[in-house]
Amino acid sequence: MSSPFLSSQETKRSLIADSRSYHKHPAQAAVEQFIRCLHLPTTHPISAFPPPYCGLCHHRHYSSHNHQHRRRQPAHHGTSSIASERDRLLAAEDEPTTNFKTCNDDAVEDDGMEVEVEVEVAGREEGRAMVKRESAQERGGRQLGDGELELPIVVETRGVPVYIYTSDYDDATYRQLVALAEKPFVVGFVAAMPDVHLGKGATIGSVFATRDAICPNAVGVDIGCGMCAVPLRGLKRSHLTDGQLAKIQKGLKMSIPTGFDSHDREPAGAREATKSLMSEREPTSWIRDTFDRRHTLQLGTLGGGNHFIELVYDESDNVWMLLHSGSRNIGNITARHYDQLAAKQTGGTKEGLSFLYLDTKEGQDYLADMRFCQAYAFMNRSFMIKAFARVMQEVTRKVPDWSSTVNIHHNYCTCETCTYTDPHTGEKRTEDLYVTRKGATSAKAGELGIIPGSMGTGTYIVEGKGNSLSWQSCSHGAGRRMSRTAAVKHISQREFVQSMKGIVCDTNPKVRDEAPTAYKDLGEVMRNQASLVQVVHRLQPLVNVKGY
Ligand SMILES: Nc1nc2c(ncn2[C@@H]2O[C@H](COP(=O)(O)O)[C@@H](O)[C@H]2O)c(=O)[nH]1
Ligand SMILES: [Mn+2]
Repeated sequence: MSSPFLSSQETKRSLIADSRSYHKHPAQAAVEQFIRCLHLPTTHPISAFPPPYCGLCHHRHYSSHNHQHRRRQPAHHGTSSIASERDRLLAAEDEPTTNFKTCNDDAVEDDGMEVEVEVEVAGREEGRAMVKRESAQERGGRQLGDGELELPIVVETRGVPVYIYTSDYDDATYRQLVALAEKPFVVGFVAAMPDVHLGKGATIGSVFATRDAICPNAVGVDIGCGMCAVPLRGLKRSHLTDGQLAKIQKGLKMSIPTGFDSHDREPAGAREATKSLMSEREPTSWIRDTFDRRHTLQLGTLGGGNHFIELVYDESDNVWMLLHSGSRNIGNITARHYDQLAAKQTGGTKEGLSFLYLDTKEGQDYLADMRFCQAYAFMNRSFMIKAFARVMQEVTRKVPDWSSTVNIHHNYCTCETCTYTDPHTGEKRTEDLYVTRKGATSAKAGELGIIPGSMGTGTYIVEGKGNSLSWQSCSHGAGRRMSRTAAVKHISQREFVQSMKGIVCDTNPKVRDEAPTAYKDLGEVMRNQASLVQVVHRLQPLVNVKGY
């Protein structure tokens, strides 16, 4: 059956042409063209949707009203981007559903966040999400004279607006963000960090606030995943010989289990540590009944995928220890358990955006158990960094400066004092809300964060600027540019090996899906979040260890 609708690309092209030739706002052109497609009168109620209040200037913006913010200030685009307008209108008409056929090739149980998807929206649009890219202008971004883009891009939805700190995202990610912004439990706005990319049901690189509810799948299956960095006292890059670097790599692999491996015996202090976690964090009977010896044996283990251990050096040649890992199996099964409860309680689907009300037993239980898993993840990183320090002391006789430790989560939910503009009333409010960061780093004023790029490109230590327009957050990495499957297909082994030249690491073909070119450009990611953080240190890799 032939569709009365234009393909999405045709629609966008013609909307842009339409808006340009008549000096009309693109969103107005979108409404008119869509109504023409439907053969409806222009007074049809679908064109009377009130846009929410702008968090940047505290006004509603209709198509006739547009204004510009100063350069480098967050941009606003009057009404939504063309794509958002089209999606909103489609949704208003007949609520299309998005079917994600996932082929999750991530073999690591607690690191299964990236999926490659084929997208089909109500049979009207098909495409491989990972290869679709659109220009900043098409997305609603305002291109400045010298090629710079005003950020964030503001996308209006039927719920709260989405503030996006990049123009580099695909259609499926865009739709996932809009779906989140239209959930009734989301307050104020949704922020998408510059490393934003598609996640399993909830977008990686998204930050949102809630008042009465919590969404277990938005925190994700690796509860408390995060980063730890510690400098070594008086150790310069130039002090390290090739032989020592090789010894460090070997020492790390011997003392920290990776991939599916656990410790054979309980590491020193692990039993006491988990005991005190239990008594201090007071998890529910669900964790108490589930947590067993295997979880104690996993304390101080890395996992696989993009979890990593690195020896790095900063701009003054000082050497640091760095690692990335989370809550391993206990976080994974806890997340799945509560996601199922959420689907039951509020009638959603598993691995979607099902939520729990915080005034229910299940909501309170999730909070308690999620906090336990966060603490476990923090402790997991502490155990590994201590093992790392022992290797460093053995090889170099140098010890860490523990007072400079940065150990942070990037998958978690916490109660914070937030300032935002209510998109429905236009009122500026300061309120305690639950902030969910799914692949995002807290960036309160003066707070230190860690933003890794890839196994070849290094990492930034940053200081937060406390920007309330990102819920005081920044990115948690560079973000994937290619799915794992696409990376293996498009990046040759030769290219992978070449990109890791000079770094002591494994270039086993099994790690190729982690090649630097599978990730977005970290420099661009950092430029896009100049209003969120400032750089304190730039760390570059000497040794990299991954699980496979
Ligand atoms: N310095 C390194 N950074 C890396 C490496 N592998 C991945 N990455 C970056 O980390 C984030 C973490 O993503 P998450 O969603 O799994 O938490 C990722 O986006 C990359 O930018 C590495 O080996 N070294
Ligand atoms: Mn992580």
